[in-house]
Parts: sequence; C-alpha cells; structure tokens
Amino acid sequence: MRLILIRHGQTPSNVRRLLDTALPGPALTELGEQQAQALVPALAELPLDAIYASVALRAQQTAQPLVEARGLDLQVREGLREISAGDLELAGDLPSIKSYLKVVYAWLLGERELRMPGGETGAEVLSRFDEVIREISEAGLQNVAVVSHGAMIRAWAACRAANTDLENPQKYDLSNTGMVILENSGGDAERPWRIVSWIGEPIGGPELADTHHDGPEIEEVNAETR
Ligand SMILES: O=C(O)[C@@H](CO)OP(=O)(O)O
Repeated sequence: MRLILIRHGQTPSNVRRLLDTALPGPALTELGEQQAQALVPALAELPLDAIYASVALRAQQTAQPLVEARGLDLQVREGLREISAGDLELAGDLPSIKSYLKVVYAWLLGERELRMPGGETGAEVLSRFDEVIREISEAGLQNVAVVSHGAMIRAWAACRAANTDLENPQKYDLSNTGMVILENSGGDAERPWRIVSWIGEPIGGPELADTHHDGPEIEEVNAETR
C-alpha cells in the first residue's frame, strides 16, 4: 500500500507564522488555493483509490480540486487534524514555537506520555492518526492521498517509518502542499512504513513556494532547539 501525505495549502495564519491549530481553523489564502489546484496536474500520474482530509477547513479545501478531478468522495476524519498547540494556541513568538516543537521532538525520542501543555500527549496524537491509517489499510485500498498538517505529518512519519533519523527531526521540513510518500515495509510493528519520497516544497512547482510564509519559522527554531 502506498500512502501519500500532503500538507494543506497556505493560510493567513501560516503567513503570520502563528500556531493556529483549533478547529475549524482558517481558510486558504489565494496562494493556498493555487497550491491546491496545482495538486491536480502534479499528481496526475499517480493512481488514487481514495482521498482523505482532516476536519480542518484548510485541509478539506486543499483536497477539493483533487477530489473533483478524480470523481471521488472526500473522506473527512478527525484523527488527521493538526497537533493541538494547547495553551500556546495562536502564539507566534519564537519561544512559544520552540516550546511546541520541543514537545513534538521529545515524542520522537520516545517520551510519548509527555503532554503538550493544555493539549495532547504524543501517544494520543499518534494513536488517533494510526486509527485512520488502520481503517485505510483494512479497507484494502492501495493508493491513498491524505491531506493533513505540518507538525502532524512530520511527527507521524518520523515515528512510523523505519528509515527516519529521529535524532535530527529538523531535516524533515514540509512547506504548504509539500508531500511525503510512504510504503508498507512489513517488519517492525512500531515503524512499519518506509519513506520513499519527501518533497518539502509545494509539489505544484517552485513558483508556488512562499517559504517565509508557510507557518512558524521552523528553521530558526530548529537552530536553537537541538
Ligand atoms: O505549521 C505547522 O506545522 C502547523 C502548526 O501551526 O500548522 P499547519 O500545518 O496546520 O499550518
């Protein structure tokens, strides 16, 4: 089975670099809509049996052009939503973003019971996403696109793929409409996937990139976090 994880298109909160994780959340910007439209030609060669999106408005809007082009019904699941920022919701200052990422990075290193202040534990986050992936596997689908979120995709892929470098999570950046392709590797029950492609930039092409306005300034934070 092949899993195609796509981060949603740009939102006004990404432009302002805010930790905006509550539901339903913001709509796409004009660039975000272009990024979503661009998924149609960018993925034209890939067969798709189903398209899933998180409950957040931005994820559903991102999936919509692809859903229409493929004549599929959009499958919306709560478990695919972004990692809640909890008490840090709507913060945009560097120390807050650093605190958010520090908790996520601790989960990657095994501290799964650590709780995001006012939010979820790592175990809870992984388990709700796992549940949707299990549903997809059990349905016997072979090629599935899932539109989710920056921190969620980075954390889940890092924890569930066997070929990730958990010591260096900063390597795995994901701009709006960046994409990660994973395949079942069999083997390890904890990390049964293998990343076959990690495209950190918008898959529609470099003209759709706005890397200084695609969310909290992860590069700056990473430099200080590790
Ligand atoms: O930037 C991110 O990683 C998060 C957190 O703010 O959000 P989203 O992917 O939903 O924009």
